[in-house]
Amino acid sequence: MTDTLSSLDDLRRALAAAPGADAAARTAAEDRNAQLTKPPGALGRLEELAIWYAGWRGDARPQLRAPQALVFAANHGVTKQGISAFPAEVTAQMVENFRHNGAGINALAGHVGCAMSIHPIQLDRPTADFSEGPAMSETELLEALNIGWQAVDPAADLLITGEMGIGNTTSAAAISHALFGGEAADWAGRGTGLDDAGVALKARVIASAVALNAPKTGFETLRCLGGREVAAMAGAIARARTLRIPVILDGYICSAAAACLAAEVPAALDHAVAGHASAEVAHPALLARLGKAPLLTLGLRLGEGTGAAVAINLLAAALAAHNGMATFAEAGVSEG
Ligand SMILES: Cc1cc2ncn([C@H]3O[C@H](COP(=O)(O)O)[C@@H](O)[C@H]3O)c2cc1C
Ligand SMILES: O=C(O)c1cccnc1
Repeated sequence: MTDTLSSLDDLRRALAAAPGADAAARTAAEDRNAQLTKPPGALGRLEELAIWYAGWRGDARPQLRAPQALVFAANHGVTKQGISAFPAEVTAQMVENFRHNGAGINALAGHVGCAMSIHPIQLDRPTADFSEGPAMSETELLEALNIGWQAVDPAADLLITGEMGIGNTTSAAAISHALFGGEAADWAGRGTGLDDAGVALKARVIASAVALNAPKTGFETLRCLGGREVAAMAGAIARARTLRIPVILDGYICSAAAACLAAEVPAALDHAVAGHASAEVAHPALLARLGKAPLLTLGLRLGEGTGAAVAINLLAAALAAHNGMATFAEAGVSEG
């Protein structure tokens, strides 16, 4: 697989040609799961999670040894419309905080032994205000996609992607509205803490941005309404798909990035599960459009990859049960 995407067509082709999960490993994991000392299905979604992971790892009893967290940061021209409760300077300030290990994702990725790296992307060059025209040129989009594409460690056995970018819940909402329709207000949430008047303004900005840009494809939606960190997340999730690295999706922004891939190639997210439903009001609806049921609903509204990092605990638990439990035969327990 190429290390650099030379065009959007290149990415589309790579996604369309990406291998699926290993059917034999998946079947072997299902067989093992059926023999474990519990009533069938008694570990609920933990069973599903272990089998999903086994299929994508190509191993009926996989270990989780090398999870990777990628956090991308960028600035958004649309912040000048007053759509965030925080000023755009916070993006760069938080990048310093990530570097000093002080952010939520540092603590939560560290807790599960997940390697984390921070990738600021041209913080001094915000994308264009998408309420006035496309956020990025095709060249800028491709650059950002490549940053994500190249950041994935081919030796990782799990990927989570996170972001930092003041204004990016407006980008996520605009992407969702463009891809899935409805009213702009259905997709606009409080983000970092807007009041009702702030959310109403945000919905108006989203409505006019989508009407003005009117993107017709997933990649056009990402180019017109995304941001550099949103595109980098999409690039990383896509690369993981081509490398068969399983992904746990994070919140609203991560899911919107992923949705742009699925709009291009429906199987693009087959390797991904939804870590959580965030408190951002439209995140559950977005996940439903993607056909993903969230593992957790904890009221998180931080982004950065934090919800996905918390969900790694569930994957670890699922694998502990799957790999560690005795079978009926081993334990001499009668099957029903
Ligand atoms: C201190 C701080 C740390 C954060 N970490 C993630 N976000 C989250 O909030 C931002 C999106 O919300 P909005 O669209 O309302 O600006 C993103 O940067 C997201 O990652 C943060 C926000 C703040 C203020
Ligand atoms: O859903 C998210 O990831 C989210 C929600 C609010 C603010 N930042 C991120």
